[in-house]
Amino acid sequence: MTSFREFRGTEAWGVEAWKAMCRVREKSPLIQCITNFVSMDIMANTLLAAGASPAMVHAVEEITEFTALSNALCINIGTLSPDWIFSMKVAVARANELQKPWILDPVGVGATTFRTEKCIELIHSKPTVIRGNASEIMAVVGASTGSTKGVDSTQASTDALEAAKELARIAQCIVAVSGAVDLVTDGKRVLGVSNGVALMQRITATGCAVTALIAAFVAVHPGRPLEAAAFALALFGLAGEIGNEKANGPASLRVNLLDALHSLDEISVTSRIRIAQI
Ligand SMILES: Nc1ncnc2c1ncn2[C@@H]1O[C@H](COP(=O)(O)OP(=O)(O)OP(=O)(O)O)[C@@H](O)[C@H]1O
Ligand SMILES: Cc1ncsc1CCO
Repeated sequence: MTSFREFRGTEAWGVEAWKAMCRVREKSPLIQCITNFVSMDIMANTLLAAGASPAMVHAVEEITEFTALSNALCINIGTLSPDWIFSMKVAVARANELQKPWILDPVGVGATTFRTEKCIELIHSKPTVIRGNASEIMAVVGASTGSTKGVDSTQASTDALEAAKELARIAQCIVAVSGAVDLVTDGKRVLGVSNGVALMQRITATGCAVTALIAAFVAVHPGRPLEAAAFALALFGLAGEIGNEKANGPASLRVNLLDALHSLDEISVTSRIRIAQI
């Protein structure tokens, strides 16, 4: 097993990540997001900066038509309420009926019974990818009940590796854990991504934003959700690194990260992406 401290990527992954980025820009997938109020702005701007097309559509009256138009669906339980849960379930059923990928962000799961129950119900409808921080992923599998502190993680992503693999096997989906090292697994294979800067945690909803970016990458890479999720995490992390070169704190990092994501070029991506099979 690769030691996390010795973590190094290979140029081959960088080349693949660049091709994936080009594909998102070329196809501009339409991503329907049913997400929390806090994340709507950064999520939509992240998708636009990457070349995808966002739509925050949650009224149940529109879902049957709109989910059919979308290339992928992003579901986020951050500011949950019963009527939104109903919309989420209708959208997920429609996405499954039309065999469109859907991605779940289990924000704050484990913090309350309502949130946990609704999250588990959604997972029963077979998401393509679940992306959470370490506490969230551990809470979902019950590996660490009570360790979720609001919506932020109290655990390192590496602590959640076994929980992520177990969840991927039980839910038969890809599980991504964000953190200093992002981990992506199908229950057997594990990809690690070490791009990013710690200051990204001090901007609200960067995790939500990268989940939507995963949806965009999965949408244009059918049959390759494991790699697509790793590419999205790596490119978002790289945009954070490049943005951080000009930033003075979280507010300017937010702006510079979006600028960097929009301007990612072949040389930076092929030389600076750090993905490795673990
Ligand atoms: N210590 C770190 N070093 C580098 N990158 C990090 C670090 N922690 C988080 N990140 C990056 O920040 C982004 C958000 O991940 P994080 O785990 O903070 O999500 P989250 O807790 O779900 O966030 P939110 O709930 O605010 O949306 C990811 O791209 C992740 O790779
Ligand atoms: C702060 C916050 N509260 C509910 S959702 C959210 C955005 C980060 O997940």
